[in-house]
Amino acid sequence: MVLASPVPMAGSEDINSNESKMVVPLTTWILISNFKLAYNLLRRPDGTFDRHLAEFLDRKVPPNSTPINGIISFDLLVSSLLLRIYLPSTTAAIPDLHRPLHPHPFPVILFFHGGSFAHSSSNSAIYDSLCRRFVRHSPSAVVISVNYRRSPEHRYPTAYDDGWTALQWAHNQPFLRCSPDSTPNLFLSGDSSGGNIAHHVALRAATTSQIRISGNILLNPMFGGQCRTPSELNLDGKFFVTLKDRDWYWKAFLPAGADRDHPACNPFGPNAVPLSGLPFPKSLVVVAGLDLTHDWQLGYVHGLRDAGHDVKLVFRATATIGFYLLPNNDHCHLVMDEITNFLSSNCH
Ligand SMILES: C=C1C[C@]23C[C@H]1CC[C@H]2[C@@]12CC[C@H](O)[C@@](C)(C(=O)O1)[C@H]2[C@@H]3C(=O)O
Repeated sequence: MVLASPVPMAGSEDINSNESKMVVPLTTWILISNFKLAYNLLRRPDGTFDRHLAEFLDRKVPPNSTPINGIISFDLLVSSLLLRIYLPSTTAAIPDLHRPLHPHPFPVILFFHGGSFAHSSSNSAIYDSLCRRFVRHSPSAVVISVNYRRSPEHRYPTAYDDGWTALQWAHNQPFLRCSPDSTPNLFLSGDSSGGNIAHHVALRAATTSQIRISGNILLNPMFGGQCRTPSELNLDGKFFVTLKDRDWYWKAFLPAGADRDHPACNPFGPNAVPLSGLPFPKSLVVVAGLDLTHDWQLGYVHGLRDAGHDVKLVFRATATIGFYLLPNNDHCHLVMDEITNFLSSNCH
């Protein structure tokens, strides 16, 4: 079959099977196309959102105190914010939260799920699996998945405030320290909007507190800006995402009337908060070359480096959005190894 130009996209009436199958494993293609179709039903052109249908369509899983692959999970409510916690354990008991979990330093990952600020929860099946995979790969790690409030019902800065609440809580928990007088090894992580939240929570910690973050791990973080970049123009609608979708999510999240040069969206743009001289953590930034916003993500890496901060960039030219959701491709395995190394080399 010869594809006409512009190439139709997955989830549109013409399914772009040729182009997508070349780089996306079929199961990933089905998974992401399914989300894309669902999400197209949920966003309304007037900026409102069908939250009831969104909740109905999102497959959720409960926490499980029976160890599965040596991991237990439980939900905790911290001032009306739900946290789902994943721990390595061989017994079905929830540990004593007043005592150190391990006597040696171990990483604590505060994870912010993706979904462009509007979709998914910490109990969404895709994110429950991802958090479990983090613990499986770094067996002494604890993951705390933050069920932040979403747009359009809750705009900027609510998600950052929830992230901040979770960070302060984690910082004060005796079970997350290896001894009563040590400080916890807190890492901030997230994909898509979750990566954006991780950055802004780290920035708040660096500018307003004594809390020191051991590292940031951002997967395809959602950043943007007012101008259009070459990757946005070249990849618009090619691999699951259109610029129109992206613009809708920014409009739903940013303060009413703000444009995409707001520092929440464009942290190194014209309204940026200077980062040089701040105790900003080291970052591991994963960028998929077939994500239309990858120019903004690379700009973020350069912005951090120009401000004097340490960044490990993992650029996977042929990866698409969501490649890390199923362990069926080399990019995913390589990134999991990078995360494990980053955690162990920054955990003191
Ligand atoms: C409208 C959206 C939102 C997408 C992209 C596009 C279609 C598929 C969505 C997801 C669905 C699964 C993951 O949450 C996600 C992070 C992913 O990989 O694909 C989402 C992504 C995003 O929020 O950035």
